[in-house]
Amino acid sequence: MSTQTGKSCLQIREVRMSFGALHAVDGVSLDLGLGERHALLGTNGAGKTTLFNLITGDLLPTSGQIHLYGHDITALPAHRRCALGIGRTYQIPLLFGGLSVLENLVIAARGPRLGGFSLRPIREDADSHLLARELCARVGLGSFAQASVSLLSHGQKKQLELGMALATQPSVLLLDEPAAGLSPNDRKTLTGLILDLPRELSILFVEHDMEVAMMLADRVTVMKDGRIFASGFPDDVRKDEQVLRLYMGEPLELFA
Ligand SMILES: Nc1ncnc2c1ncn2[C@@H]1O[C@H](COP(=O)(O)OP(=O)(O)OP(=O)(O)O)[C@@H](O)[C@H]1O
Repeated sequence: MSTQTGKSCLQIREVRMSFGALHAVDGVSLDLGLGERHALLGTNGAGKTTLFNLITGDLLPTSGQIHLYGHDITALPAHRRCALGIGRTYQIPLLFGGLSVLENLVIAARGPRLGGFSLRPIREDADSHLLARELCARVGLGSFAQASVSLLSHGQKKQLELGMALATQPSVLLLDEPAAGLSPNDRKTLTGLILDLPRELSILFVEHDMEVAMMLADRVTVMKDGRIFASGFPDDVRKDEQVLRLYMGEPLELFA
């Protein structure tokens, strides 16, 4: 596949999403570089998750275009975008609660189809099974492969969800608040797993915790009221007076 700009894998152009009179995303343009780790920050309701949903195809924009490796994916359904290389996690992990860790990973490795995931019986020799075993270890759940998901801690569920997103073998990975609600130890584990991901994987992630964002990101974009408020290198955005003012009244951990 060729790229439009030569260096970016994902190009978002003037994207809008309106819910009635509310413009949740209001003319956002953003490029995700090849292999870049890009943090999306912003106060509650800024439009971050809506923008994610527009990229993954969970929502179709009111207007604007989204290109993946130069191909217009604006109108494609979510399962087609996943097949083209977009993987994601959600703010609240979406897992199959009655199944084991490994079974969840196998189902994700088979990839989504129109109408959901395939739940046909799992064969030991299938490629998806091999990939699931490898990912189980990679996200630190090797000794929990046969454990029921319902028995996992919140942190382990976040690790599993990362594994499930990787199981779709994405080239562009979207992580929605990967460290949300985690204890300091679990947060360290998860950020370590993200830092260890292959550098060629391009990652866009929403994060409220500025420390986590600064540790993981090559570039940072801040959203406010559906628009881009600031964008740049982590150290510059962190010191930006307007950004500091925007976050006044937000949790102090943002600037710890
Ligand atoms: N399906 C929907 N219908 C109507 N309004 C919506 C819908 N989804 C989101 N919104 C509204 O759009 C705005 C942006 O929401 P969004 O969830 O994208 O923000 P966010 O930046 O992800 O916030 P948070 O950090 O709290 O998750 C909010 O005002 C929200 O209430």
